[in-house]
Amino acid sequence: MSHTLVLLRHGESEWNAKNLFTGWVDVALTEKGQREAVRGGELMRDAGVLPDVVHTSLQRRAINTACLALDAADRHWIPVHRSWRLNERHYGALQGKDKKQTLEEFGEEQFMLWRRSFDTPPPPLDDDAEFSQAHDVRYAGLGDELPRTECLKDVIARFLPYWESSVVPDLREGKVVLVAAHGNSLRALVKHLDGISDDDIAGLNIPTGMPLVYRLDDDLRPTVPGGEYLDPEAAAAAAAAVASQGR
Ligand SMILES: O=C(O)[C@@H](CO)OP(=O)(O)O
Repeated sequence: MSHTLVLLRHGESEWNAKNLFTGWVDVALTEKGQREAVRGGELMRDAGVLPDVVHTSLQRRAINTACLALDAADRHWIPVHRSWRLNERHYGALQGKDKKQTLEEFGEEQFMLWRRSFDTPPPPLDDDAEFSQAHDVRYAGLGDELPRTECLKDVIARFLPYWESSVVPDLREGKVVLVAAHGNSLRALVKHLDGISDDDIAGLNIPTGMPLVYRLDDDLRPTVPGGEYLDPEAAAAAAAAVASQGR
């Protein structure tokens, strides 16, 4: 039996458009991002990939992308589960900073270490800083688990328990599962699914609003490594654009 998992990064957000590090800051989709989400849903509908259940983060860009895409696919009625464990990587003190200015100030090596290294988090964000989530009511129950910064390794550590406890059981029941999340939380999942090394994951970028379909075997390993984008050409161009952000 094969299991179907669809990964969908949110459409372009206001801070994607402004080229700002975003992380846990809860920014909205742009109009272009809304259109990307609808197009993602149309691609799923046209390919006959129809989710039975959706898992999203607690951030509106992923929540609203899922709503728009599912509405376009006529699957707006399916059950939804949300967890902070699917949130974007917390970007620490970089949240709200301009990517180009950060690159110019700190140089290529440090910029890429913070953006794409496996285990080097940016400096932590003060609880009283403008873009902190320390006093955000939606995270009030997290206690010591509330991050002040994260690297990809940290994202994997907080994402995998949710994957095992909540997503895997849906897949095992034969449901088509949509995970509507973020660039770096989806990179964490793809690393896990495809067994990508700590070094090689630096080169993987996930485009906004492009459904990525994985067919998984009984051991939940991809039958096609890397999965398949429903619009591969557009996805490749958009992933290259993500890779070159800040330049
Ligand atoms: O700013 C962010 O939160 C992420 C995703 O938009 O950016 P990056 O691709 O640089 O990790």
